Amino acid sequence: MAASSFSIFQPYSLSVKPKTPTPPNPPPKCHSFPIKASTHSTPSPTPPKHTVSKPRRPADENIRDEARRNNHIHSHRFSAKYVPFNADASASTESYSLDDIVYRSQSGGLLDVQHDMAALKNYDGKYWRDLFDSRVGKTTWPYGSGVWSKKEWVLPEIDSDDIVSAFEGNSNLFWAERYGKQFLGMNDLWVKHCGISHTGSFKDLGMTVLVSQVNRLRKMNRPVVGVGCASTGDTSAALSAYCAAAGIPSIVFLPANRISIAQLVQPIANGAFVLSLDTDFDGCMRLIREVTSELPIYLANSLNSLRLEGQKTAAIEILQQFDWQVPDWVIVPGGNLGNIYAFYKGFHMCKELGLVDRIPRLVCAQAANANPLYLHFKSGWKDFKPVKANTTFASAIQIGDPVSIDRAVYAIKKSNGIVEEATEEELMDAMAQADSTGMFICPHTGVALTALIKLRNSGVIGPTDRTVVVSTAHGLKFTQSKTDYHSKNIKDMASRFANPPVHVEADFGSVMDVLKKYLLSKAPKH
Ligand SMILES: Cc1ncc(COP(=O)(O)O)c(C=O)c1O
Ligand SMILES: N[C@@H](CCOP(=O)(O)O)C(=O)O
Repeated sequence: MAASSFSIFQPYSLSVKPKTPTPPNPPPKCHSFPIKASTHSTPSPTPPKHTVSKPRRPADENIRDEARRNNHIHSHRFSAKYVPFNADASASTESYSLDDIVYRSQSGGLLDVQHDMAALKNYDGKYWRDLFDSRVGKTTWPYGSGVWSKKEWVLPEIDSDDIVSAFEGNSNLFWAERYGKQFLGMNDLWVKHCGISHTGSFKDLGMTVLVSQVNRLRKMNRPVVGVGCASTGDTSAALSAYCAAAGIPSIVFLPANRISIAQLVQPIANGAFVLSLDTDFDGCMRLIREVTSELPIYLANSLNSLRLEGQKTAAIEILQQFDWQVPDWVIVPGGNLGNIYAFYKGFHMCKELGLVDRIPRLVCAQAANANPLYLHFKSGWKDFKPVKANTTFASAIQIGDPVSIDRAVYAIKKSNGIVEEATEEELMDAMAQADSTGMFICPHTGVALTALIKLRNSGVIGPTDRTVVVSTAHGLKFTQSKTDYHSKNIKDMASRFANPPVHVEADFGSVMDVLKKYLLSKAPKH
C-alpha cells in the first residue's frame, strides 16, 4: 500500500516547534534512599543501606505493583530534554520535551538527550557510585536492569510503571586471560559481553528505553500506532522482543538475504511485521525514515537519541565492574555509529559527575568492507564520504552511510581515540582464535579484536594497558559463518585456525588410532 493512500490513522505530524524547557522539579520531600534535599550545596548523603533487608511483599503483589505502591517515594528531581547535537549552548535555544516525537533538529542535524546536569551535580560522585552499586543484582522493579539501575541518568521522568524491561544489562565483563597472554602478551585484557543478553546483542540496552518511552506516549494517547526500524538483524530482534512484551506492534525493514537466519527468525517469532527488502541496510534506513515521517510509526533506530541513553549504561557498568577504576582503552565495533558515541557519553557523564577522574581512549573498529569512518579518520577528518558497503561476515555492521557519523567523530576526537579496520580474513581468524580460548564471539567482536591486535603490534596499546573489547552480539547468531570457516569453505580464505570434525569409522580400532595420534600431538614436550 502506498504511504499516501494510508488513511485510517489520524493525521500524523512531527513536532518541530522549539519549546522552552520545563524547569527542573524541586527536590522532593521524601526519597527512596536517604539523601539531603538541597539543590544548592553538595549533600553528604548516607550511602544506600545494603544490609537492611526489606520486608517481603504481599503474596498477591508482583514487583511492578510493589514499585507502584512505593511510587510516592520516587519523585522526579531530575529531568532531560532533546537538544541539537553538539550545538553551542549559548547560541541555541532549540529544545524539545522527550514526549515530543522528533528525531532531527530544525537544521536537519542530529539530536542529543541533555540531562539537567546541575540537578545531578547536587549529589557527589560517591553518592552516585554507592547508589548504582546498591542496585546491582536486585529484583526491585525496575532497578534489576543494568539500564534502569541508572534511571536518574537515563529517563529520569518516566514512571517506573511505564517501563518495559527484561532486566537487561549487568553483562559479564570477562577476563580474557588465555587469549590475552597467549596471543597478545597482555595480562589485563577484558571482554564486555554485551551480547549475552535478552535478544543476544547490546541493542537491548537502548531498546528498553525506547520502547518504555513509546509505552508512555501511547498511554498519553500520542499518535504512535507501531514502532519501526531498519536493521541488519540485531535492532530488529530487540525491537520485536520489547514490543511483543508490551503488546505494541513492531515493523522491521530487513535487507533481503543479508542477515543471519538466527537474526531473521527472531522478529518472526516475536510477531513483528517483517518486510524483506531488495536493498542493503542503507536503503532500508532511507525507507524507514521516509515512512516514519508519513505514518504513525515511531522510529527505533539510533538516529533516535533515546536509544543511546540506554546504550551508554554499558560504559558506566564497565567502570562499576572495575570498582570505578578507569580502563586505558575501550574498543567498540562500529556500523551505524551510535554505540561509539553512547560509550563516550557514558564515560563522560561519569567524569563530569565526579565518579571517575578521566575517561578511557576509545577505538572504533570497522570491517574494511564497510569502513566510511576509518577512511574519514585516515584522511585527517577531511570531507566525509559515505561508501557502498560490501558484503562482510560482520554482517550487522555492513553499513556505508552511518546516521551517527557526527556523533562518532565527536566521540573519537574527544577521547583521543583511534579508528581501525579489519579485513575478512583478519576478523574471521581473530574470532576463531578467541573461540579457541573458550569464548564464542560474533564476527563483529572479531573486528574489534583485530583492531586490538594491530594496535598491540604497533605498540600503541602496551602489554599492561587495561583494555576492554566490547563484544556486541552473541556468537550463536552467527553459526553459519563459523561453520563455513571451520569447514574451510570460504573462497580465498586460508581459515588458518579451522578445527573441522574428524570423520571416523564407528569401530573401536579406528577410534583408538585417531585418539592416540591426537593425544600424541597434544602431549607436553619436555
Ligand atoms: C552486533 C553488532 N555490533 C556492532 C554494531 C555497530 O553498532 P553501531 O551501529 O551503533 O555502530 C551493530 C549494529 O550496527 C551490531 O548489530
Ligand atoms: N546493527 C544494527 C544496524 C542499525 O543500527 P541502529 O543502532 O541505528 O539501530 C542492527 O542490528 O540493525
